[in-house]
Amino acid sequence: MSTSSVVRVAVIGAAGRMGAQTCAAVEEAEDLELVARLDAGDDVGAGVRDSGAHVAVDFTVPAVTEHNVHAVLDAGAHAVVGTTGWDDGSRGRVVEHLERVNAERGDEGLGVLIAPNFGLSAVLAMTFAAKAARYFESAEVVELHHPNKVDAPSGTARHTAAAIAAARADAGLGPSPDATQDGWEARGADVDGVRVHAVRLRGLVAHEEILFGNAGEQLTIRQDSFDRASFMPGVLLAVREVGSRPGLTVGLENVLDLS
Ligand SMILES: NC(=O)C1=CN([C@@H]2O[C@H](COP(=O)(O)OP(=O)(O)OC[C@H]3O[C@@H](n4cnc5c(N)ncnc54)[C@H](O)[C@@H]3O)[C@@H](O)[C@H]2O)C=CC1
Ligand SMILES: O=C(O)C1=N[C@H](C(=O)O)C[C@H](O)C1
Repeated sequence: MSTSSVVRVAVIGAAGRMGAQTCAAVEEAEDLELVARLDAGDDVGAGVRDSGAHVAVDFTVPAVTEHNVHAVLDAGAHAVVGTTGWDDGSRGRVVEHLERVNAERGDEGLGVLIAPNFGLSAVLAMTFAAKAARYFESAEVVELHHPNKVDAPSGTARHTAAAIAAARADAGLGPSPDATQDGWEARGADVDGVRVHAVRLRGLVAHEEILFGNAGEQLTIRQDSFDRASFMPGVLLAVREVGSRPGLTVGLENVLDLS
């Protein structure tokens, strides 16, 4: 993918909330060309290949996103993925696929960039949380979303909790203090030992609060995406960057040099 020429972009999940917004953002960008709008029922591999897309952006559903990424790679394109639901197993299979295709492609290696959140405020909140985590005895995450969201906790909250857990482990911290004996169902999901609470409320879009506590003090880091427009600069940055990052990149913080 040449950096000087127009980047041809296919959007998968084009009829959805994020897909539609992404199509509009790509159409408005002078250095990008929208060449395919794909959605449920379309053959993703054929759609990407036949359109000559350099990059395919996936905003679909957790159940199909991995399948779509393999189809995109088989079609010879890079992938930018915002869909949630990824775990070590699915990411590992994509790494294996990339190693296989890139061994044959040499210098022109394909890239896959998976970002649980493309919003700058969310990426910064996660980064700040990872930095703060080592200094606090207690840490919990609260994510708040629109009621049409199908997965819980959010991919962002999982990514945040995992980063907090890793920082706590590096610092030699044990579990957050918690005397709960009954009613564990009210204490949220356990993500790598960090409690994560999910709120679904009409009127919300996407929001996250990370709470840290020590004796006598609290740090709250909060970010709010009031509109899906907030994700678009990050999505377009990923589309422009993925071609120069062969292999798998997880998290926009790596592209922003925040990691
Ligand atoms: N990384 C980020 O910054 C963000 C990520 N998301 C995530 O993106 C995903 C999509 O979110 P929304 O757009 O709100 O959902 P949505 O439900 O509005 O859209 C999903 C679209 O995928 C389509 N689809 C389903 N199966 C398909 C298949 N096999 N092939 C092609 N298309 C298929 C649906 O028909 C629908 O149009 C979710 O996982 C969400 O959590 C959402 C917002 C920001
Ligand atoms: O479904 C959404 O809306 C969002 N999904 C992503 C997630 O699960 O973290 C990103 C953002 O929170 C919006």
